[in-house]
This record gives sequence, C-alpha cells and structure tokens, in this order.
Amino acid sequence: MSEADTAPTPMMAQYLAIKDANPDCLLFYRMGDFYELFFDDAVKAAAALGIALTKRGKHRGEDIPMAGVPVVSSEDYLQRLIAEGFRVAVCEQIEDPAEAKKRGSKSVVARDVVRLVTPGTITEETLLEPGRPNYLAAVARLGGGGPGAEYAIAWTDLSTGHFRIAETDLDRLSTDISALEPSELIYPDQLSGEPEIAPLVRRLQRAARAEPSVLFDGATASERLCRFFGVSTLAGFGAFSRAELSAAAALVSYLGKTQFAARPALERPRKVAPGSTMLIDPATRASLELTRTLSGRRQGSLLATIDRTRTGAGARLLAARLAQPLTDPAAIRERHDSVGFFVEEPAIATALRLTIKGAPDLERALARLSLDRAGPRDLGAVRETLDRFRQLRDLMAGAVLPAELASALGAVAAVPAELEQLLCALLADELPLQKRDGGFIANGAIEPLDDARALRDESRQYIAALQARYIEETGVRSLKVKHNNVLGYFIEVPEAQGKSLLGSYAGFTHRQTMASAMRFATVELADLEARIVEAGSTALKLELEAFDHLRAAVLADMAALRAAADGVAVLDVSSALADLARSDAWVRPEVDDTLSFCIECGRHPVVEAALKSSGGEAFVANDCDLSPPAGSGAKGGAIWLLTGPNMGGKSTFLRQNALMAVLAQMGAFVPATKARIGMVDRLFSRVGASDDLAEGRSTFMVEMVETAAILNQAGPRTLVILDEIGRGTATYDGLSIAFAAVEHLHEANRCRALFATHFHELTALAARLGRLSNATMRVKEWEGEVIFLHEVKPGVADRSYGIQVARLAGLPAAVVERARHVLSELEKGEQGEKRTAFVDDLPLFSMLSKPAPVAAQPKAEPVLDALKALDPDAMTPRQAMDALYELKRLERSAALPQGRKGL
Ligand SMILES: Nc1ncnc2c1ncn2[C@@H]1O[C@H](COP(=O)(O)OP(=O)(O)OP(=O)(O)O)[C@@H](O)[C@H]1O
Repeated sequence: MSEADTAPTPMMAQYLAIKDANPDCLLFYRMGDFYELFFDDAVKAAAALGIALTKRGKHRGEDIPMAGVPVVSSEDYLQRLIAEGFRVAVCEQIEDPAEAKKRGSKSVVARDVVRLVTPGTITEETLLEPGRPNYLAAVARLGGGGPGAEYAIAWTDLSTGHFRIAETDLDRLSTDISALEPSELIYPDQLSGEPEIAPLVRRLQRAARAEPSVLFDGATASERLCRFFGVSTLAGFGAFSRAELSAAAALVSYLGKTQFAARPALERPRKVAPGSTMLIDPATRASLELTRTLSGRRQGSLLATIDRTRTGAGARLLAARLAQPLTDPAAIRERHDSVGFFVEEPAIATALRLTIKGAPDLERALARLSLDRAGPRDLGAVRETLDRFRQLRDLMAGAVLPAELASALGAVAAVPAELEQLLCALLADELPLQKRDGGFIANGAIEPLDDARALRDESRQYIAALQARYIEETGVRSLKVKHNNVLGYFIEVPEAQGKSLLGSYAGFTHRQTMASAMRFATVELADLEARIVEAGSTALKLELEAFDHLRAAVLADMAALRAAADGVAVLDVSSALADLARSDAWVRPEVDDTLSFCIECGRHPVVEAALKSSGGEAFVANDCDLSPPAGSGAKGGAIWLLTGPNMGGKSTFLRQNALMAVLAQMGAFVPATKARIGMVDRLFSRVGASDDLAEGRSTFMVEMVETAAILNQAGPRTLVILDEIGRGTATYDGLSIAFAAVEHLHEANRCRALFATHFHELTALAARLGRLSNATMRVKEWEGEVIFLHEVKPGVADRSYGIQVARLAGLPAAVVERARHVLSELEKGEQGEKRTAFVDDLPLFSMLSKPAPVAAQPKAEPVLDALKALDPDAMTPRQAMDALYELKRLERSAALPQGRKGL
C-alpha cells in the first residue's frame, strides 16, 4: 500500500487532530445538518443511543465506523449521553463553506470545538431537572496532606449563576460535598488516590474528575478570578482564604476550558461561613431519605413530600435549604417569620401562589442569555416574568412584611420598568424557538424591518402577477413560476410547449429539461429573486440585531433580575411551606440556644402521607423529650432507650424526630402540636443495616464504621439516632457493643440521642445513667395476635413479638411453630438451665418429622356464642335492648387476655 493510500483525507486529518486534543470526550463533528461521530466514539454512541452504526471511507485500510445525530434534535441525544456519564465535545464549522472553497476545491471548512458538554456545565432546559440545582464543584487542598492542610470547596450552578465558596476540613469534606450532590466535582490530579478523595470518587463515580494541578494553582488564583469577574481586586467580594481562592479559581478556569469563548455570567462568589449549616454526613442523609429514597427515587423522599413550590427556582431553593439546614437561631427564626406571615395571611398566600404558578424559569433563561445560547423564547421568559413581578408588587403592596419577605419583595420591585417596556415594544406575541429564521420581532416595532418585510411580501405578489403576464404572453395556460433551492425562481411548462417556446420566446433562457417538463429563467425573475432574497436577509439581519440589543438590555439589568428571581424563590418557598403547615396542621417550632428537644404529638410526614394516601389507619402522634432533665443541672441532653416489638414503629419514631430537627432548622414548620429545639449542629442517624459492596465492607463492618464515626464525633449539640446497633453479629458481642455505645453516648458525648434496641438487657442501664430513660412502643395482644398501637410510653417492652411478625410475613406454619417451641425452651434456659443442654434437647430437624400444626381452634367465647344465638328479625325492640345489655355484661366479665400468653 502506498503512502497516499494510507494518508487520511484532509477532512479526516482535521477530525483526528481535533479528536487528539479531546481524547476523553465523544466528539460531535459538525457536517451540514448532522453531528457525526467516528471510530470508537461512533461505536459507543451507537450503543448508548440505539442509533445506526454505519461506515464512511477507510482509514489505514480499515472501514471507519460512523454514527450521526441530526443537529435539530441533538439536545435529546446530548441529554442521554450526559446521563450515561459521557462528556461531549461539540465541534462546529467556524467559517462559511464559501470561504473554504476560495482556498481550493479540496480544502476543508475550518472547524473547532466550541464547547465541552459535561454534567456540571449544562444549561439547556431539556438537559436539566427543573427542581434540582445542577452544581459543578471544585475541591482544593493546600499545604500537603498533613495536619496543617487547608481545604476549601467552591461550587456554582451554571444554569442560575449562583457561586459559593466555603472552607472545610478533612473530617467534614465528604459531608459538605454530599450536601451539594454535585453533578460534577473536579479535584487536582495530585490528590488522585489520596484517602480524602478516594471515597468521594467512589461515591460520585464518573462525575468526579481529576484536573491538572495548574488549575488549582494558589499563586495565580486571585489574578484569574479578577480577570474572570473583570475587576482589579477581589477586596470588594470579601476575605477569602488561600484554599478558597484556589478552589474558586479552579472552577472559573474549568469553565473557561469547557465553555471556550462563552463567558457565563456568574454572580460574585459568596462565602458560606464555617459552621453555619447543620452537618449531616452521607450515611445519615441517605438513611433519612431527605432528598432521595434509599432506592434513589425522589418520590417518597422528605423533599418530595413537603414540596409544594410553584416554580423551578422555588423548588431548587427548597431542596438547597433542606440539604443544608441552618445553625443560627436568629436566621432560622427569620425564615419561620416568613412562613408564619403566609400562614396568617392565607388570602395573600393563595393569590401569590396563583400569580407565580407556571412562571418561566428566569434564572435559567438568564444563564442561557449570558452564554449566548438563548433563543427568542428566553427573551419572552424575561418579558413574562417582568409582568408577573408587577402583579406581585401590587398584590403585596401595603402588607406589613417580616424582614426576609420585605427584602425579597424589595428585590422584585427594584427591577427597572424600562426593560419590560422595551421587551413588550419589540417582541412578537408568539415566539419561535430558534432565532435563526426570524419572525420574533413584532410588526410595527422597527421601521426598516417593516419595510424589508413589506418588500419581501410584495415581491411575492409581483411573482404572481408575473406568472399571469407570462401565461398571457405565451398562451401556455399551464405555465407556472416555481422555486427550489438549486435554481431559485424559474418558469415551468409541459415539455411539448417548452420545445416551441425554446425558439420563439426570446425572453426565456432554458435551464433544465425534465421527464415531462421544461424549465426557464428570465431576467425579470432573477431581479425579483434578488430583491426577495435581499429583503429577507435584510429583515433577518435587522431581527438579529434587535435580538442582540434586547439581550444586551437584559444583561445590563442582570444583577437586578437575578436578585428579583431569588426574591420570588423565597416568596415561593415561604408560601409553599405555609400552605403545607395550614393544610397538614404543622406548627412553628421554637429554635434556641438551649439543649432542649421537646416535641409534642410529633408525626413522621412521609409515613403519615403514605398512610393517608393508602386510606389506612391514621398516624399515631408521639411525644419526645430529650431535654436535659429539669433541675438536674445536667450538662448534656437526655437519651431515650426505646424497646418494643418488631413493626411497632421504633424506626419511624426515631426518624421522625431527626426529621423534626432538619425541618425546624431549614426554616419550615414541623408536624407536631408543639416543638422546642435547642439548635442541633450535627445530626447522625444509623438506621437499618446495609452493606457497601463497592467499598468492600460487610453489613456489620459498615455498621461499626458508622457507629465509630458517631462515637468519635458527636458533641453536646449533636442529635443521634441509633437503631439496633450490634444486631449484625453474635448476640453477646452485639449486646456488649450496644451496651458500651450507650454508656459512651451518655458519659463522653453527652448528646441528645434516641437508641432503639431489641437487647432488653440494656434497659437496666437506666438505673445507673441519670439522663437515660426507657421508653417502649405499646402493643396489645388479643388471642395470640399482636396489635401494634404505635404509641410511645415510658417503660420497657417485655419482648419483641418477632415470631408473630414472622407469621404475619408468611413464614411457613411449620417454621413458626418450631420457632415458638425454640423460644419457649430458650426462655426456660434464661431462667437458669444451661442453654447448651437445651439445644441438645432439641433434636435437629425434629420439626421436619412433625406434621404442620393445624391452625388453633378458636376458643369458646361467651359473647360470641350469645351473639350467634340472637335473631334480630324475631325480636321486639324491648327484647333487643335486653339482649344488648346482656352482651355488654358478658363482655365485661370476660377480661381481656393480659401478659405473656398465647404464643
Ligand atoms: N406512629 C405510627 N402511626 C401509625 N402507623 C405507624 C406508626 N409508626 C409506624 N407505623 C407503621 O408501622 C410500620 C412499621 O414501623 P417501623 O418500621 O418504624 O417499626 P420498627 O419497630 O422499627 O420495626 P423493626 O423492629 O421490625 O425494624 C410502618 O411502616 C408504619 O406503616
């Protein structure tokens, strides 16, 4: 094979050069109306998208695999590729093909990558979830990995422009990142494999990405930030640590790397003060199902249950608040004041919620406008929002607002009125999606545009007139003036007449002979066509200029618009939480600096909602008081040790109290009749067991790692929820661990805690530990059946009723019967006999030889017998009354079964 055979074509050479520069992305290579993918990219994309894999030409003697997606529907494909974890480099033609032709017929149109589409940098409405922030985060470490290391996180939502920076430390790094649920996290490549990064990378998988350390370079960080924000000093933004600057600069440099020329209009970075939010580690977050259920769905999470917001920005703010509850009681009270206002003013709340319902997503439209990725409908979104802003102002005028709402409404009112006037004056009522075809500027708005449009439309009438004249002059009645993209305007006549016209009609120039028709051009048609094209392109040019003008006007008011959008989000969240509080009887909690934790008639919002929607029994409200015992002068909150039957409602009770703290401190009202919560700075929840195979840890190991974290980190302001610690190992080991853990929580951590256990032996600790009390879930037994009352009361459970629950769950009757037998033997053993002896007494597989027991015959019951004997049709009213009294008497004399019987 000669050199020439193996050398790539000029186009392929261009492709390979661009692909070489973007090795970790799928390359969308623009060819006409398609983005084409080649080689491995084509194979991967075809598999991921289910599109055809074809071939185009050869490279080094091999077929080149190719797959393509139409440009018009490329967003759908991008969305699916991003969801699958790919990054996409979008490569466009950056010159007019006509220019390329000038360089020679074989020359290739210049192309370059204009954008890298990555999960954290998308802005298209179709690619984003409306109610979820889409964070790109950067983590920086300065000072090596030793004890003096400084850590910081910067994060931005490109689709809204929010930009925050926070210092963090080794202990809370993972917790802080999990609160953000970033779509993409970048970290310096020198941290790859380091212990602080490894778990994050495992958790976030492909969303975590190592970037060259130069992006995180502390020495150039300030300068890069200044350049990005177009300022000469960062002094006006606040004081930032070196690690914070490094993380923030990495973020803006990464944006430069992915967005190329487009510069996103980020707001100025805001510092999040350390300790201003409640620490909730990833395991706690997952087990409480704050924003997602354990199976990863939004439906059934706390967020989905409480979300009554009416706008995308409101839903995002609610999610962000839930992910990061506050710790400053004054700031929390401010949010409660806002919710309280709408609870007290339902008429205003209802009107407000109607006004904002279905409002366009202003924040995201602004982000697209700033990146020059917007269409006419984004301008339309601004126009519509400004109209709603005005309605909001009118609606709330005169109301005496609490501080947070007053400032939110102030921001809404501060948007300059001229912008709305300008948009209303220029934009058409109905707007197309794309600006490239024009048609979005109103008639009568711009005079030269009206003229150009008139000329274009008149010319079309001239064509009709011209056709009539040609018919008359030639006598060919079937003559038509037509248009196509190759010939432009032309005259078409049937072939027979065409032939006679060829010689006789001097004005016609022959262009084409078809199977049954002939086509001609004339000078007049060519003139007209030129005028139409010119008028059309003049009109489009004027429209695009107007678009740029409007875009510039919007961007000039960007800061005010953003602040107003934030304000509407606050109004939305506050009124949504008020709506929830009113309809579901939630109350305003009191959050202060004490160590109280006193909840009256608390409920679990998600379980309650689930019971309600299934039409089942009503949720039973329960009190909880973990405040330091009154008058004891105790330095530390109380611990409740909760015992009770399986399925009795222990986990529900534990979680509902943890959720109560989260809800109260995010600024919501709570599902209770009264709540007083001394600020919780850290929340731990270890509920239920699961293994973590990805981390190579067994169920018990996970449980112990998480328990260790709690015992090592919980302080006096921490709230701890522990469910069945020590269950995953041998009984005595588990019991000992649980025992020691309770003692440690009481003596060393001194935190408020709820501890549920099936180890009834632990309840004896209450005699020794002053702040420990026993509580239990009430049950009633009836005929060997257990009835769960779901009521928490002081005291100790006598046993776990595990066997009854197992029977309810459908364990084979033989197994249930055998278990009952084993249990009674074990209980005897506990009362003095040696266990081993008893186990020896139970011959292995003895149950297999026994027939399955027949269901127990119902016991004779005098009330029932008497009832059965009655025949209402044969009774007088008097006799019926007497019979009723007799039944009552029988019922009273038959005492309800008590205690431990009927197993
Ligand atoms: N307060 C309540 N009011 C009404 N129903 C409740 C209440 N608490 C729990 N339940 C119902 O009981 C079911 C079992 O509750 P939960 O899982 O909390 O029990 P548990 O005591 O933790 O059980 P186990 O020890 O088996 O883990 C729940 O799914 C719910 O339907």
